[in-house]
Amino acid sequence: MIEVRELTKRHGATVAVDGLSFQVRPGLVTGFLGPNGAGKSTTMRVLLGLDAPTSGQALVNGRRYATMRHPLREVGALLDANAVHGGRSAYDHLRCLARSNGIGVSRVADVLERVGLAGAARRRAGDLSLGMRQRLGIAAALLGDPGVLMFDEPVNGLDPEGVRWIRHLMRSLAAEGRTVLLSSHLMSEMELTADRLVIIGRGRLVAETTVGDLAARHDLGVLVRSPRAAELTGVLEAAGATVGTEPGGGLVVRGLDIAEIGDLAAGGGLAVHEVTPRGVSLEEAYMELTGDSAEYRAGGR
Ligand SMILES: Nc1ncnc2c1ncn2[C@@H]1O[C@H](COP(=O)(O)OP(=O)(O)OP(=O)(O)O)[C@@H](O)[C@H]1O
Repeated sequence: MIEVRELTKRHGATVAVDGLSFQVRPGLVTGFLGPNGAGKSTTMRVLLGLDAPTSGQALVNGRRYATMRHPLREVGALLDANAVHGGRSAYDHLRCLARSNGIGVSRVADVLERVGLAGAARRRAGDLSLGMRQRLGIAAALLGDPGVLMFDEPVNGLDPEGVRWIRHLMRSLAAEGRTVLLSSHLMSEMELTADRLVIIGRGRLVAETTVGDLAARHDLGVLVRSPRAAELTGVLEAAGATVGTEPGGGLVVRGLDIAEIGDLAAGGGLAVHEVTPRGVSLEEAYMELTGDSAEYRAGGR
């Protein structure tokens, strides 16, 4: 369990995190989403005792990181995959970590196996590809078999196979009952991976929701094409729909489902050439929620 309560972190004049409160529960993958500069890394750094809060609290299992006797056994994290000693082998890197944290060295082989690095255990960390360094960082996070895990943008720079692997790993860690907090600035990554979403912008909470709820709240309607669009619009509006048009000339119908639209068109003897659910673009929903809080935006807005 992770609890952030009224957390504020200032760096001089910059307010990186601004009165932020949220909880992350076990057994689920929670996506921590926000545009660049929203305060995700800072929040994680405070949770991990790397930054001190200006005010408020950031607790793991009800405690501050600094007060834990064996932190790696409670919380594992990957913040920066490059934060390894390049000259050491993957195995030695993990062995040193295990030793200095009172963790049995037998765990090293277990975690290397779990992240698919058993075959590269003797290679110098500095010679590993980015994807392999990410895996090594994740192995380090798993070393103490912690119940709470945090990963800061773990798929950055990974190829599609690596992205799929991370997604699968996150889900299996949550299925084991662990608390998994996964940060990203891309909604597309979260759609398939996260159960819950904590969305922040400019250091503040924008939404605490589930992927399903966000989708339901941002229903984009049904795209309808008809050679008799004007008449069909009248029929649909009379039935209570809201009808707009999209740039290609199609109608965007909200408030009626596909079957109702088809029945109404048939009832009015109006031909229909296309009826397509526009689906829900979570990316658009997310952009709408965080639009005002993006630190930089193309076009200088
Ligand atoms: N050590 C620091 N000194 C000064 N400002 C900082 C420091 N660390 C972070 N900031 C600022 O605090 C804000 C939040 O940064 P943070 O890295 O937490 O955001 P983020 O959501 O993780 O963004 P990104 O996705 O770009 O990593 C930014 O404006 C950043 O420039």
